[in-house]
Amino acid sequence: MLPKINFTQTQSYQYLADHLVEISDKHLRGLFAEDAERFNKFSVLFNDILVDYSKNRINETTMALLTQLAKECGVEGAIQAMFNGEKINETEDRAVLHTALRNRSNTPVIVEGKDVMPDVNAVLQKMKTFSDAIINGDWKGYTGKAITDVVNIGIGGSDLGPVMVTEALKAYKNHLTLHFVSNVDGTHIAETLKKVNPETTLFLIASKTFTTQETMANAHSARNWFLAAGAAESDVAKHFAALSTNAEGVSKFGIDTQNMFEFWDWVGGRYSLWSAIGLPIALSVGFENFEDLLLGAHEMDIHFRETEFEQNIPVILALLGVWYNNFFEAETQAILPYDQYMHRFAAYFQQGDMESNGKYVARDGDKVNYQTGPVIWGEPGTNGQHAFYQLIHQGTKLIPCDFIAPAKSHNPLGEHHTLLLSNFFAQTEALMNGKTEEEVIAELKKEGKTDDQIAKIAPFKVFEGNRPTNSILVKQINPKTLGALIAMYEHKIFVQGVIWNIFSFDQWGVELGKQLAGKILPELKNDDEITSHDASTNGLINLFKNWR
Ligand SMILES: O=P(O)(O)OC[C@H]1O[C@@H](O)[C@@H](O)[C@@H](O)[C@@H]1O
Repeated sequence: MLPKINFTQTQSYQYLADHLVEISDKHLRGLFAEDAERFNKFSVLFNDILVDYSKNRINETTMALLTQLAKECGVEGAIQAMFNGEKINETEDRAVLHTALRNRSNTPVIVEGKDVMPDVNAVLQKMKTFSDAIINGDWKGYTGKAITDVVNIGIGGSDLGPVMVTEALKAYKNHLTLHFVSNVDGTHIAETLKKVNPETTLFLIASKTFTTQETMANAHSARNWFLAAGAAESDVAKHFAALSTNAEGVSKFGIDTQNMFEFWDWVGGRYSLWSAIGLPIALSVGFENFEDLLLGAHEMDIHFRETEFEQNIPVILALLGVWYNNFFEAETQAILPYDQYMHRFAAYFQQGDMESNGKYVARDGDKVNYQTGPVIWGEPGTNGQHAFYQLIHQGTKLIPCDFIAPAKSHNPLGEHHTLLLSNFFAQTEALMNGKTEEEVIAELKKEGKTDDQIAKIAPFKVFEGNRPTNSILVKQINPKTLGALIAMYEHKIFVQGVIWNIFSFDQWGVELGKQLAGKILPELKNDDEITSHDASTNGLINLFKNWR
């Protein structure tokens, strides 16, 4: 059980509220000038990942108070409760054990009196055997040909993780071509099927519940397409596998449970890439690389579980997020990877973070009286620089940003990586320092501008700076470091949920739309005029019926 504490009632919260006044007056430039040790004090090196959080609007007092806040909110106990398999997902009465899926130490993890590790390891072994056979061509399709293409059909947590990781690890890819179909818009499956050959395609139907409307619709269309191409019902077993917790649903669909890769209700959808849901990753980069991904995450788990808060990366990142969200009233948080392969990383954590912490009901059932999860967004640098960074630099909103970059590129082409990294370093420096009016004037003078011209243009060229960033420098994006980075953000989200006193592992907020779509669906199946909704919904449905 997690504690039910309103963090705004804690002593440290009151101290932080007072301390905010003091920090608000300080500029990051001054904080750096004051303290030559600032970088050393406010950065943590973990294996091949350096997290530099010194360019934040904090000093030692801030961090001490934030750490105290985490303690007062029971974060220490919550961490142990999660790892120990307590049912901390209370509204669904479930344990939360994605950490068991990557428990490479193989120590027992007990859920309801039973060690889950033998089952976890058995599925991993099955994934290894299967992915090896597909990759080396031993597994043959219905006409005796090896598999060349894999189509993963899933949505949300059964799509975003494998998409993000297979993209991020493209440098490790083998000959198989991976496709991902998620949207119920028929365009998604139709366009994908145009690219593949039924004789050499493997479909993975990925759904924890095996009831998700989009996934079932796409899976049925894929199956119909496969049979229409001349394959027999008995050939389905060679071309369809299921990644699910629902054996009954899987066999009802017509997939042999031999071809089912199981996971369990204690794996949340958005935390499931470590489970059988990760099969497309193993297929794309090989099982050994998948194991390295698990290992990287496991090492971060150990760091998170065992390190004191002052040096604990996920805890530090979570506390900084709380600092901006609840004291500076920042509404969003940007994730900006300077790595083209990581182009889906922010999208992945939109689900990870926003589905976990986008909640206004506290753990005691009451409405919260403070802000919870931020809006997560981001695009890779340097593209974002030419699109939305204007607002980050000179807009009226405070946007804390995580900058992530690898020191080594997988494509060391000419000067590209040096150019990329010069931008990575320059951006956080610019956001921190800004540019003063004096600097702008001096620059314009140097350009030979007249006093009149300078007076006119100078205000627009001033940058306040003092905009907070974290810099996450990674030696190289490889399976291990990527695993660690993902686990780092997962735990950050968890810590924030504990502090905000919400349940981070349910997602009731996605249900209402699903229910209403289910109600409207039959109304769209005829041409009758609709009057059962509000005027807007009626009007829209009736025009749609007219136009279709
Ligand atoms: O994996 P399935 O069960 O198809 O769910 C797919 C997704 O559905 C959504 O409605 C959410 O609940 C997500 O958390 C989940 O990842």
